[in-house]
Amino acid sequence: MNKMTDEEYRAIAARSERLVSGGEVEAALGRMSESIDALLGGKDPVVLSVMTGGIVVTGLLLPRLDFALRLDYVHATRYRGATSGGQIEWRHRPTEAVRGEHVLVVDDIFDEGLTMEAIVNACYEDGAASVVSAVLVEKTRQRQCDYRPDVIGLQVPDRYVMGYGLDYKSYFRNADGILAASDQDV
Ligand SMILES: O=P(O)(O)OC[C@H]1O[C@H](OP(=O)(O)OP(=O)(O)O)[C@H](O)[C@@H]1O
Ligand SMILES: Nc1nc2[nH]cnc2c(=O)[nH]1
Repeated sequence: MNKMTDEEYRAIAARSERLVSGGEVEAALGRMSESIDALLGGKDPVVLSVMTGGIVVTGLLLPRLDFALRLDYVHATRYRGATSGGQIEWRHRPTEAVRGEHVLVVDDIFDEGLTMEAIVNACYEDGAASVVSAVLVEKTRQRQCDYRPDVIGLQVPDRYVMGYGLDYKSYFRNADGILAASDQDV
C-alpha cells in the first residue's frame, strides 16, 4: 500500500467537492436500517461486510438493527486502489457460512455493479436461502449489469467518490461525508 505525503493528502482534500454531508449520510443509514429491518427482522441473517470499504457502513448500520443476526465478511475486489475497475479477485469467499442462511451483503458503493452482482451470485451458488444487498451509495449511471441492490442509502453523480469507507488511493475512507475527487486527481 503506497503512502501519500501530507502535502499531497491535503491538496487532494482541498480540490475535492463535498457531495453529501456526514449528517445526510447518518440520515441515510437510518432509512437503510428501517428497510433492512422490514426485509430481514426475525430471520436471523448472516451479515456479510464487503471488505474493505464495506466495514464503515456495516459498523454504522449494525447498532441500528435490533434483531438477531450474525456477522461475517466477504472479500472480492476489482479496483485494488485504482480509480477504475478490472477483473474480480476473490480473497475470501465464505462458502460454508452462507449455506442454508438468509444473507445480507453490505457494501459502500454500487458503481458498475459487478462486485455486488458477483457476490450475490456466489452466495446463491454456495446455497444461501435468500440474499438481500444493501449499499450506502449508488451512482446514477448506465450499467451493463441487470442486478440492482435491494436497499440503497444515497444516489450520487457518476464521479469518483470517497469517504465513509470509500477510498482514494487507499486514503480518505475516514472522510466525514461523501466527497468527489477533482477531475485532475482521477
Ligand atoms: O460496482 P463496482 O463497479 O463493481 O464497484 C464497487 C466496488 O468497488 C469498491 O471496492 P474495491 O474493489 O475498490 O475494494 P475496496 O473496498 O477495498 O476499496 C467498492 O467497495 C465496491 O465493493
Ligand atoms: N472509492 C471509490 N471506490 C469505487 N469503486 C467503484 N466506484 C468507486 C468510487 O467512485 N469510489
